[in-house]
Amino acid sequence: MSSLKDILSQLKLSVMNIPHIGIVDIIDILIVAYLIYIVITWIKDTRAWALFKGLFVVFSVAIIAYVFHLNTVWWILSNAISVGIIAVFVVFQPEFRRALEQIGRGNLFTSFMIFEDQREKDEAISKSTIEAIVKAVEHMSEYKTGALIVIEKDVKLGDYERTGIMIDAIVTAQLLINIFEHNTPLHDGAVIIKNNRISAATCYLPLTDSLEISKELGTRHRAALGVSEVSDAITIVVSEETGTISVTQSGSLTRNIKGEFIRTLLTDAPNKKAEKKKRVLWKGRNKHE
Ligand SMILES: Nc1ncnc2c1ncn2[C@@H]1O[C@H](COP(=O)(O)OP(=O)(O)OP(=O)(O)O)[C@@H](O)[C@H]1O
Repeated sequence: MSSLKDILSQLKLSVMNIPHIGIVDIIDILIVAYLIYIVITWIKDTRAWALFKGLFVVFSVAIIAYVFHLNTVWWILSNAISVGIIAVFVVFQPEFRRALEQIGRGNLFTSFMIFEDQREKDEAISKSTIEAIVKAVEHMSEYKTGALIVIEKDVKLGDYERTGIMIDAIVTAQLLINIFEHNTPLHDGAVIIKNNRISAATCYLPLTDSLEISKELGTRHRAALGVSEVSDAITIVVSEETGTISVTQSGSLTRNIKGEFIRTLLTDAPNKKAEKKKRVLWKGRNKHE
């Protein structure tokens, strides 16, 4: 109770002592706000987003612990945060380096502005996208065309998209088949599908270092398993050697599957935002009943 009183009296004091705000201060605040906005939108497209949300929770708990004098919690969190900040710079060193390089080339702000308009809402995988993927995968399996297709869900794959060539096209079976056609410029690497569009091709994915994966499987399957370990994406692989279809999700690989398996898997895999939207609609319906 006394803490609340302290806060209120401090608030009163700070309200009474508001310094004069000039035009320079307003410009200063606007620049900082804009920079924070850019950094947050940039982080949203990288794998650092989940970590950023985790940090936000830790900071919030630390502030609550500080305000309400929860000394032990505050001591643990304040120490963890100081070590954690150094750890963040070590773990995300490649992302920071890339951002600095982009600033150096003057790309960060311009690319941010260009792509802002194109940013789409997170959507569930549509029926036509599922059918196009199934058709293409079955065809490539029959003709033993090697393929690697990653379907993004809630964890953003911007880091991996940037390693490839941007496409941004509607998902059709013909386009997927064409991309993976031997001896064409786009056939190497992975295709990333997000928001029902083929966003990029020739993407380089992280390879798993799991020892459990069969020795007869090469880097295409290792890359599929690797991306499933660092994200919630669903990845489909067609083997060039045998034509067999496999799928990876949450760090596990399922081999020798058929098109119907992919259809069921993708139909049952709406992302969190789509689920939320569905729940809101459902609530609305209940209200009207
Ligand atoms: N890190 C990676 N990210 C994306 N694609 C990759 C990666 N590494 C390899 N590939 C793709 O996999 C192909 C090589 O496949 P490789 O023969 O080594 O794998 P595999 O698992 O045995 O598959 P297959 O049964 O089709 O031969 C490359 O040409 C490239 O297209």
